[in-house]
Amino acid sequence: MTDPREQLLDWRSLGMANWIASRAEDLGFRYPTAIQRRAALAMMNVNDVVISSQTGSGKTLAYLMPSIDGLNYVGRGMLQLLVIVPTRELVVQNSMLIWRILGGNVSTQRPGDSGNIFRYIGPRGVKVKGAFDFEKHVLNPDPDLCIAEIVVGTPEELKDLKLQGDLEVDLAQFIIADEADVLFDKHPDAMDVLLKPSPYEPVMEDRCVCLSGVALSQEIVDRCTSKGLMKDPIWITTGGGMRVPPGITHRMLVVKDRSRKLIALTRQLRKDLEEAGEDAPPPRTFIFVPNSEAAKVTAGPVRKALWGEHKLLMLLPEGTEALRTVQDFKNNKASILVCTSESERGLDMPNIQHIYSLDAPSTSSYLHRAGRCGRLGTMAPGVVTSVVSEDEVKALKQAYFNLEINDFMELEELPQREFETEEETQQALLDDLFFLMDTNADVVNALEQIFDKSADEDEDEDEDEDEEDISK
Ligand SMILES: Nc1ncnc2c1ncn2[C@@H]1O[C@H](COP(=O)(O)OP(=O)(O)OP(=O)(O)O)[C@@H](O)[C@H]1O
Repeated sequence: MTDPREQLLDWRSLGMANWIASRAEDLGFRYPTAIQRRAALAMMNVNDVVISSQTGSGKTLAYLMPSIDGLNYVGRGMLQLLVIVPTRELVVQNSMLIWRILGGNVSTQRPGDSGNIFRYIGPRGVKVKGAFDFEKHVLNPDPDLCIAEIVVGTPEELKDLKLQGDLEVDLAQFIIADEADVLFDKHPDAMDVLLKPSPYEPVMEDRCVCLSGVALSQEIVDRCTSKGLMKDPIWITTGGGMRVPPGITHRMLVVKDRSRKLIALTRQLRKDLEEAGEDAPPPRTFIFVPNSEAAKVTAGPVRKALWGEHKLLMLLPEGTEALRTVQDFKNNKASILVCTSESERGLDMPNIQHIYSLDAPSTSSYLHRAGRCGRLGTMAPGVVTSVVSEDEVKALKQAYFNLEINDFMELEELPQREFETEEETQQALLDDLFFLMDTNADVVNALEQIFDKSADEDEDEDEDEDEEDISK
């Protein structure tokens, strides 16, 4: 029997239904965290809410638990909960979590797995739909979309669906904007359309709008309130939104020029993987690169530097493969994920130990990338390594300064490995030769072109500004 004192702390103590509290417990979310308690209390009292807290602190359940608990399970067949997220990977991740809360079979095939559907006692048949692809979801909308109770989608697709009459956003009782800063920054018009007050008075009496993100600004909230998109929201913040999770090791690996980055990365990666120990499972790792082209040229040499159980996947912003890649990586089918900045927000992967960046990330990018490790419930806080050329050091140090990271290690490019026998040395030299032939021919050139192009663009912009200045 549960200790009655524990009940004072669990989801039921917040007034949530027994079925959803039991479900959260079965899925491993035994007690609500501080932001989850506060968000639940505010949202269950029909307040508009702003949740602003550190990466990995549990914001998703903070808005999902009270909104799923608050759905009307009698009057079915219409939209009640709309979740807006910036990327399709997050559409899938969010939909899967909602599906699991609503009983989806999540057996991990471990004995005694309590997340199994057979223990589920909540409402059945609730429809959860995702909308993130213009051709697939807007041009040919699923007929069930207009009767789904829960829809998760990206802003532009949801806006089009609303405007063409395929999604009754005006009926939604809960509207959530996750990663709200990027949603309002990149899709302001779509957000205005989606959060516009409903013409139906009973809906507006009970409507709850929730903005969630890391370090949300007052400016976004003022914009929403002045346009009537939300009213007098309650702020739920935990200290240090603009700080990376504690305990993470930060490393700066400086190379002479940009063409050395890949070699430096592969050598450092190999050393880090070796240090993890042969008997331990391969450390779960993210490698961030600036764009898809860079991801493609990076993946080859990194694959070559791997051995045994280490496997690599690539997550590109385009193509439908991405969704499978996210699931495969989540399910541990590979230990290394090469991805672009588009994937730096929100992806919740268990036990990430290493993050590498092949560029000098901006403050916001650094914050979100580092936030892929050190998440709630992980054992080891993780290591974040930025591979930068000498001319990028200043930008990286600025990001450290903005995020109050005072303690960071400076690494140098590792020399080629030393071998015990002549044979091994010969083989390693040959390997490096082949590696350099491959990489010099296309990889390094391509990387240089990509990095130089972006540097040229920056310079062009500077020049344009100079010209403007002169003309002034
Ligand atoms: N009450 C809880 N008990 C145990 N684990 C939890 C609880 N709430 C959330 N978690 C776990 O914490 C991790 C981080 O949660 P979540 O993805 O919601 O963080 P977040 O604040 O949205 O992060 P980000 O800003 O990076 O998107 C997840 O793996 C989630 O399963």
